[in-house]
Amino acid sequence: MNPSSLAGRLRAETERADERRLLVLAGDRDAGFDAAYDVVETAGFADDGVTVVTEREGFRFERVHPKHAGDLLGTTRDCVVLDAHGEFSPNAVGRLVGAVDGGGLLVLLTPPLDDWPDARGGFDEYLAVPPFTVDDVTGRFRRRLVETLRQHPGVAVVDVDRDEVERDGLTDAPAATPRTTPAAPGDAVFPALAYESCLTGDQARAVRSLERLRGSGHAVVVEADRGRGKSSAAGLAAGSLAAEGRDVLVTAPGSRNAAEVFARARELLSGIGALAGERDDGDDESGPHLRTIEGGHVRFADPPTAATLPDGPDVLLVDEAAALPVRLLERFLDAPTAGFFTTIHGYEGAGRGFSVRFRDRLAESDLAVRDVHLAEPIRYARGDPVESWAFRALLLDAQPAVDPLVVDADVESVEYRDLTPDDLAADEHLLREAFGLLVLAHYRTEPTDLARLLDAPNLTLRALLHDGHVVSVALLAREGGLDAELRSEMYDGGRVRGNMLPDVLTSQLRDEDAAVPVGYRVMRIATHHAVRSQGLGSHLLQRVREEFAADVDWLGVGYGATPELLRFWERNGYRTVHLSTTRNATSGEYSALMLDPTSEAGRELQSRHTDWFLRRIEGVLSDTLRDLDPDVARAAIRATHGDAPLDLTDRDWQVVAGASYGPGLYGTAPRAFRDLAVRTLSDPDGPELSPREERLLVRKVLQCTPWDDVADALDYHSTGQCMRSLGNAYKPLVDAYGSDVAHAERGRYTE
Ligand SMILES: CC(=O)SCCNC(=O)CCNC(=O)[C@H](O)C(C)(C)COP(=O)(O)OP(=O)(O)OC[C@H]1O[C@@H](n2cnc3c(N)ncnc32)[C@H](O)[C@@H]1OP(=O)(O)O
Ligand SMILES: Nc1ncnc2c1ncn2[C@@H]1O[C@H](COP(=O)(O)OP(=O)(O)OP(=O)(O)O)[C@@H](O)[C@H]1O
Repeated sequence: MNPSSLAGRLRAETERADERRLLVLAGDRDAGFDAAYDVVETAGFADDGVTVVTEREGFRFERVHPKHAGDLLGTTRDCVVLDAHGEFSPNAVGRLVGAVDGGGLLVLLTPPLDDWPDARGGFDEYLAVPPFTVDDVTGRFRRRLVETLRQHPGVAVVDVDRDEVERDGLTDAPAATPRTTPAAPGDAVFPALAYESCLTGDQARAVRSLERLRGSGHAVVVEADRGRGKSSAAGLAAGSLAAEGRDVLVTAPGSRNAAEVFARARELLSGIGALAGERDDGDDESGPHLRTIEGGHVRFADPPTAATLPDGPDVLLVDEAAALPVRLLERFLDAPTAGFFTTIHGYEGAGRGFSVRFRDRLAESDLAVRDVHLAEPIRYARGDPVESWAFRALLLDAQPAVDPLVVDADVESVEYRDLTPDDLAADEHLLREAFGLLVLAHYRTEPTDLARLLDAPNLTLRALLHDGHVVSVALLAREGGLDAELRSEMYDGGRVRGNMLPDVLTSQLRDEDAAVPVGYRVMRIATHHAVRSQGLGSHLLQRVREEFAADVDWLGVGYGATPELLRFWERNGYRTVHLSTTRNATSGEYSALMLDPTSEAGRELQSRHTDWFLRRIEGVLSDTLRDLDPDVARAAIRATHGDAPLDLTDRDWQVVAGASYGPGLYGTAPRAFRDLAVRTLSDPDGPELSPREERLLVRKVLQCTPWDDVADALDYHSTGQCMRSLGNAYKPLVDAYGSDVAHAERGRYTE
């Protein structure tokens, strides 16, 4: 078959089967573009159904820069041409593969496939973080990708230099079975049209489950791969609920998903004659708003606003829940009843934050949880080979080992292993288990991370294996060891990629020498959920330390701080050096940075930053971190094991001791109380306070929260009781740290 007739045959097959095919045009870049034009013509695509993703310009089709490939998420195109010669990135593939409609083609322009793994492009530059250079980057990800292109069903490969078809990609797929319109169940409560509007049986099942949201105290969680119609299911439910007079608040991280929700709700309400009016979202920042004849509403609010449950909605629907910070999601649990719609196996590990952290909170909440899974794709037939190619090539569906294989793992049974990129590339099972564990345990793992794992020179992976299965992994990034020029660039605010800890210490904490020592930052650590809390994570860190202590100056970590994680790292010898002053956009948490020194230079670095952290934390908590969870503050300060400076004058001590044991007042010298608070919270051998007393110290004394709010937050009967408790909490501090003057003052009231 000649290349030009191939496109026509592929198109005929895709249309018949309602599937997509992937066509690789390998060879010279210009020849590839010429061939792509031929494909569009021969296959008979209309120009306005074609999108070209490239940094080049001057096409008669829609053209999207690779950096903006995300714009194609959720859109529907007949043909997408991805130019992989220039700024190719694995993420771009993941983002746009779902946009191609059944009957369409994804066209990939690549260098000759045999040369591609060793060719070096923009993505390799990106992986070459200082002090490494592009020569240190390897081509394993592309080698693996090429293998999948040559093996996976539904992928055609044409050598455009020789004008030869290497693989035709035809699968002889049977004709798609025509879709039947779902009917309303006999006892349906939602209008029949809500069911008849569904495009798949799965979608109708989801709508059926969403009927529960008519009552309060329910949570329905709808999970699906991309393009299964979950936003539309949300819209049909929203319209049905509002038709009965309910007030439905819809939120989503981006307006695109909300648009799908509102389109379906609007169609349904018009269809059953229940739409009373509509406010356009044109100039109105509060977003679209539908009103129904029965007095119901479907209205939009952005996530932070929605979290305040404005005007007390009856039902809250959260689309793309997985993309929202867990802190916000938790606040949504106060809604009377709620639906969460989330993508799993998305291009960027969306769904992870949701399943990793939010799931637990949901289970603990008062809401009765119901899960629905949508499997049937809307845009193309089930079993589409391009979707399964993307899952395989990008490991979108990588999973850790199944529970029975690892439940017996313990510190004695496991083997510590260096999982080299070669090991991973040669053993798909090992790669899937290791990557699956990393993905599941982190809220944001992208296809690009897979490429990093295989090719980036600064990364290295260590694992604990039980019977050959991965039970715990740690991904380490080598950082620091930068030359004077780079250090000064960093100090002056220049971004030096891939050096997170040295960068923060240098540029934000103004330490120009911080990037001299070399260390390994634990980028990710995860233990299989079936064997957590059995010491495996700690064991892995201990083995890592043994292996690297002689080579580097420090081990370090930076992560979204929770009290549990801070305790985990503290127990493993890591000490706090910084709390970030802005929240992580995805997790909603403030990051903690910690170091575990392994050499004299490392100890120097850690101790000067821990000391300084203890000096500045008072100011930070009273200003930038006023809203930090007090339990995070307690755990972060505790994890310094520091020696906070205590510089109280005699008069200060008289006030503190007088306020604890006598008639003195806290408000006359708050700074003295602050110093003492930091000292006691950081002192591993200090006096024992109850968790509530420690929270009182953080909220009132360090975060300067007004008395009434503190009393409220900590459940004191009255503000007076809260004030007396603060005095009492300082008694053991006066006893432990007080000077002679302090003790004399105490004596006046106790003897
Ligand atoms: C840089 C980063 O990656 S930070 C993010 C760390 N990774 C994650 O949060 C992914 C999900 N969590 C996990 O995979 C594991 O819980 C890990 C890696 C944090 C700990 O691994 P484990 O094998 O359980 O560690 P180990 O048994 O040595 O220590 C357990 C301790 O971790 C602490 N811990 C940390 N996170 C949690 C959590 N979410 N829930 C409960 N305990 C936790 C507890 O203090 C626990 O002690 P306990 O068992 O006495 O309650
Ligand atoms: N019942 C329906 N009626 C009309 N169009 C629908 C319906 N269900 C889905 N669609 C269309 O199918 C496509 C995917 O649907 P939707 O956006 O609801 O799915 P999703 O699972 O949220 O997808 P994504 O994750 O890609 O955003 C959209 O273009 C949408 O307009």
